[in-house]
Amino acid sequence: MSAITIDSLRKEYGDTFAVDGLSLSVAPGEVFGFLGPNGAGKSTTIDALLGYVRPTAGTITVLGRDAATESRAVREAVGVLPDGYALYDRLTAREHVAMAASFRGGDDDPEAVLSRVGLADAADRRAGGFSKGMAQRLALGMALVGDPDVLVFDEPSSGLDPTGIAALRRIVAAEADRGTTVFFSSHDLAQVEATCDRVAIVDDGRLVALDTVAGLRERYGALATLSVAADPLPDLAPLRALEGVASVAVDGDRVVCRCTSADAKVRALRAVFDGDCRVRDADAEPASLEDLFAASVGESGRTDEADDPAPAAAPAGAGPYATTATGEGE
Ligand SMILES: Nc1ncnc2c1ncn2[C@@H]1O[C@H](COP(=O)(O)OP(=O)(O)OP(=O)(O)O)[C@@H](O)[C@H]1O
Repeated sequence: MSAITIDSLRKEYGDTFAVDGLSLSVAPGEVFGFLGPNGAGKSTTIDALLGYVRPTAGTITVLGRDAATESRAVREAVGVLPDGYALYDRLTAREHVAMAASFRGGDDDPEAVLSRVGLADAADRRAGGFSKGMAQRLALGMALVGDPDVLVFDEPSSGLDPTGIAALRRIVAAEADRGTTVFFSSHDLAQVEATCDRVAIVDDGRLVALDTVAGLRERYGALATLSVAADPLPDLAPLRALEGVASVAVDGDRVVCRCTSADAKVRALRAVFDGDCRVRDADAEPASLEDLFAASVGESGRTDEADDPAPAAAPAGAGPYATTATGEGE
């Protein structure tokens, strides 16, 4: 049985299709990255997964429970780090963790949870005085309470400094090691590349790619970048004419070719050598997840830079498990 199954999910807001026929499943123990440009439908999908948003059509099952009709049970079973959570200003970090433990019926030691997220020294400080990154760390700690089998993180790196990002990576790796399913949306592609078994890329509410990062590289023709330092710089026109060379640009004293295959890389390098210039250095790098993201979103036919307004923030005092959702669930 899958840990999470999304089947033909659709969510309409008036004329807007926030999610438009999304289907995917996440295996138990899998670390699954859920990516897409702004307004692609990630938060709406996560809100539907937690039963905060009622789908227009389709279903989501989490650990065998229907997210729409059994949302309370789903929320109790899943550790959530929502986008747009609200903490209680007057409660301390320790009290927040204790509250999360009582919600889940767990007996976690608040000290241990807070030290895991790097907040041991702030255990008795009120959350109202926390910086954005400290609040994010606290919300992460609360999601981990009770060792849930499924963790759902919406933009978990938001507000975190490099130490916080490294801690988040370690936590995701440790959770994966103990068999937890981790489903997270993120714009931090380095984090996704470092931690995810598979990634789904959505655009305009639709799935445009679903694979491992290695699989995506294969799908997009081993997209790779060749960077050659040459003196003088070669004539760019013959490079641009080469088969499999998608783009050619100059960066300082280097010519940078984006290639769609290993063969194209070799052809481009040979063409530089054949030109009337001295090659001083050459580097080739596999496509980054950022390149693959751009390629998949480009392939899906998107032409604009999405700039949709974000949905309304959670109302103040809506509690630590409030999301940007509309509260349509049970
Ligand atoms: N409550 C709502 N009412 C109307 N439209 C909404 C609502 N919630 C989301 N939308 C719209 O649905 C689309 C998907 O929004 P969503 O927040 O799910 O995207 P996202 O992928 O999470 O974006 P981001 O990366 O910016 O957080 C957007 O066009 C958004 O404006």
